[in-house]
This record gives sequence, structure tokens and C-alpha cells, in this order.
Amino acid sequence: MTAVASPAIACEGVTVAFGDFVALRNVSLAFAPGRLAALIGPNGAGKTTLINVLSGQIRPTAGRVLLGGRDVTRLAPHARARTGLGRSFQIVTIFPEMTVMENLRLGAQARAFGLQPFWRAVDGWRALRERAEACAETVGLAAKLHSPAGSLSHGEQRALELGLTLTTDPAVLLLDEPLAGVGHSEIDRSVALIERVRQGRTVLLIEHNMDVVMSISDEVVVMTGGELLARGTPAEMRADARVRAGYLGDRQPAGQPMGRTAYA
Ligand SMILES: Nc1ncnc2c1ncn2[C@@H]1O[C@H](COP(=O)(O)OP(=O)(O)OP(=O)(O)O)[C@@H](O)[C@H]1O
Repeated sequence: MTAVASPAIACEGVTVAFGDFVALRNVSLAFAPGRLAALIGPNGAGKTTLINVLSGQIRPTAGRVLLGGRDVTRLAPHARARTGLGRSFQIVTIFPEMTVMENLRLGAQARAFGLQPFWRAVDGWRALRERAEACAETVGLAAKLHSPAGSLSHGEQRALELGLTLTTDPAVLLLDEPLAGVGHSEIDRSVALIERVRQGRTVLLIEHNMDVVMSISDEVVVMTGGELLARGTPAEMRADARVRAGYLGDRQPAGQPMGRTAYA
């Protein structure tokens, strides 16, 4: 009998209600290791809510979340981070007056040790510094290690944000609009960076830029009104009549962002 690998991350029957409003209704999804999937859909479709459920920021009203086959539904975000899950947020969450190194070191510390004092760990400080340097190198900020984060361009700040998600070397990365606010001149560089960090990882990202979604994704998941509408390869989604009618058709000129997000 052939062994079937567990999905890297999955949710089963997830429903999220905010009072009377149902933001997610019975959503089941599984992502195979090493794939990059994009979550698309109009504003309010439930994309961020789903990412929040997967990362532990929101406890679902019903359903469960599995990480590498293990039920993590009741684990807090930092506990999930320690089991190999990284996430970024729609807004940049770095400390502008701290240097790139300080941001990364603090990020590594918070994720690796939580509220525990890091100096309890053997060689904790050196390990944090080395991890921070490696992350800076990966996201192309090695030359800016000692620059205040606030002095970086927006694209570089996004790169730093991505670096922060890598401090625990996560197997699964959840990225909420990693290109939000990145100007045209920096998009190619940011996309190349995502391509680099996805190596050896499973990535689920929310993105409104359809050109980027169609070029980097192994698969596309389309949501609307808190439910799954369709799922498939970029080519399949382009050809899907329901998806075309809703998002990719005449209403949506090629290359234009979908929904609210504007690109400078
Ligand atoms: N904490 C909350 N309390 C009440 N309603 C919420 C809460 N969080 C989200 N919602 C609602 O749930 C719905 C889904 O929101 P969500 O942010 O998941 O959508 P989205 O697909 O990520 O949209 P966008 O592309 O605009 O970010 C929206 O109608 C939103 O107003």
C-alpha cells in the first residue's frame, strides 16, 4: 500500500460566526507540501478570516485545523508558530525606529521563546543573532542590517516583514497581501523574493494582483461570501465560467488588482 503524505496544512468544516454574521461557512481545504496556493475573492469573501483561523488568531465556531496531520485547533498562535507555521499581516508590523537586525532578533526571540527569557536557552543570544542574519540574507537585506527599519523603502519593509516570518524557519507560510502598498517598480523584486522563500515550504497567500497570482501559483482558491467557489490551477481558474464572470472577466481588465487594494 502506498503511504499518502499528510497535507502540510488543512481545515475541515470551518465555520466562523461573528454574532449573527457568518464570515466562513463550512470551509474544507487541504494543501499538499511544497505547493504555493493563492486565495482570491472580492472584499469581504472571508480570506483573511480563513488565514486567521489557520494561524490561530481566530478560534473557529465549528471545524478544525490540521498542521502536518496534527489537530492544532486549540493551539494559540505562538504555539502554532513553534510547530512550523509562519504568517505575515496585511499591514507592516515592524518597529520603524529599530534596526533591521533588532527587528529580526526580536522577532526570532518572540517566536522561538515566547514570553520565556531567551537567556535561559544555551547560546540563546548568539543563535538569535545568527538566525536574524540568515533571515536578512534570505530577504536581501544583509547590507541594511544596521539601518533603521523606518528608513527602508516600502518594498524593503515588506521584505523585512517576510524575514520576520522566517525566523522560525517555518514549513508553512501564510502571507496576507504580501504586495500591499508595494509600488510597481518594486513588484518584480518582491515577487522574486516570494519565489525564493517558497522553496522547500508550503505557502498560502492572499493577493489581489491577478498577474502575480496567475504567474506564481501552483493553484488558486476562489472564495466568495465565506464559501469556496472554485479551486484549480491558474489556467483552470482563468477558464472557469463562474470565476471569469465574477472576477476575471470583462469587469476585471488583465493585470488590474481585484478589490480594494491599490498599487502605487
Ligand atoms: N472581528 C470581526 N467582527 C465582525 N465581522 C468581521 C470581523 N472580522 C471580519 N469580519 C467580517 O467578515 C467578513 C470577511 O472579512 P475578511 O477580512 O475575512 O474578508 P477578506 O476576504 O479578507 O476581504 P479583504 O479582501 O477586504 O481583506 C467581512 O464582511 C468582515 O466585515
